[in-house]
Amino acid sequence: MSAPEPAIVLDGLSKRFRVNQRDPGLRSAIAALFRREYVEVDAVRELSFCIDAGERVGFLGPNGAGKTTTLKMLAGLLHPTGGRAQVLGHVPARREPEFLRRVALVMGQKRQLSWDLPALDTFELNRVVYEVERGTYDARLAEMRELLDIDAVVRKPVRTLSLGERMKCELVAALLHGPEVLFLDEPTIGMDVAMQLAMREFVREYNRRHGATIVLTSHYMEDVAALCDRILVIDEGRLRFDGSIDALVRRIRPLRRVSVRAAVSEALDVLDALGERVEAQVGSVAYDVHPDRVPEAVAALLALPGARDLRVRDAPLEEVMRELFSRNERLGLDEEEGG
Ligand SMILES: Nc1ncnc2c1ncn2[C@@H]1O[C@H](COP(=O)(O)OP(=O)(O)OP(=O)(O)O)[C@@H](O)[C@H]1O
Repeated sequence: MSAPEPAIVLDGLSKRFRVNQRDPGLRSAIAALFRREYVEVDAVRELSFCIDAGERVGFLGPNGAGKTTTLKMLAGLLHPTGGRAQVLGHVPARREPEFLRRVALVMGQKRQLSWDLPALDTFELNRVVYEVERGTYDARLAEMRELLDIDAVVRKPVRTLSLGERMKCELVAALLHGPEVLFLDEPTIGMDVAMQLAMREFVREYNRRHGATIVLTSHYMEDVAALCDRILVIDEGRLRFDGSIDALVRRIRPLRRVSVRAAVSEALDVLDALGERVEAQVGSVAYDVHPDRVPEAVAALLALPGARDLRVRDAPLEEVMRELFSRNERLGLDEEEGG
């Protein structure tokens, strides 16, 4: 039996924007009426990868890397200028009704709910637009109201809701038609920690219950670390890494950080032979050590007077990302390049 087609396929997908450019000022405004000057921005450059049905994938990259542009092309809001995309067997830019019924794009910065109406009214409108059968709609709505704890919220005008409450309702509005592919662009932006956790939990549960494919962008690394088994890192429109967070961390920062709180007064020479000292204060010390030497380092640090709170951890994802962007390598793409 042949393997099932991946849910999402990108093959050399590219987007070039043509931007009208002029200097500030009236003189330049008048000149621009007669002679327009354009610059071309390559927002997305020949992206190629596949995502299987049911995967949870994080899309990471610095500001302006091309994440939103890629999601918009995959959701059919922007036409590619090169290459091709396929989502659930559809070409997104054609925006076939069947395609629109099977995907959803939620953008933390944009809203689809009507400001002056209760969210429930927009939900009902979406039910009609997407032709969702009443029984299915009622069941889905009940499930989401319970998971997101929004019973009291859905009857109030949207303008009176907090940002987090509104985002929960945005998510419900986007999911009532039961999309199989969910694109989430910064879904937790501006939320407090409790709300972020609730949102993550909900997305994970939606993926688990319905086997939906999730593609997420977020500047909060914890969102990505908590939700995504696989990350795609893009920078200046190009794919730089495709793999697990663990694999990325091991490639960029192979050493493990071992730290302890202790009375660190005597000479640290013996400890310094273990690895690189990255922190030494009056009450604590930390070393980056090779994984093979972790047991030795743990024993040595625990032997310090008053040792407590020993920790062994990988470098934080933020640090790893910073280091990745300061290098100019393509990582975790060997198979693709070889094949
Ligand atoms: N409509 C547009 N017209 C012209 N240029 C655009 C347009 N949309 C995006 N760009 C440019 O394309 C590049 C990629 O932008 P995009 O919004 O995809 O990045 P991003 O990775 O989502 O960034 P962020 O993390 O800041 O949201 C940027 O240089 C941006 O200025």
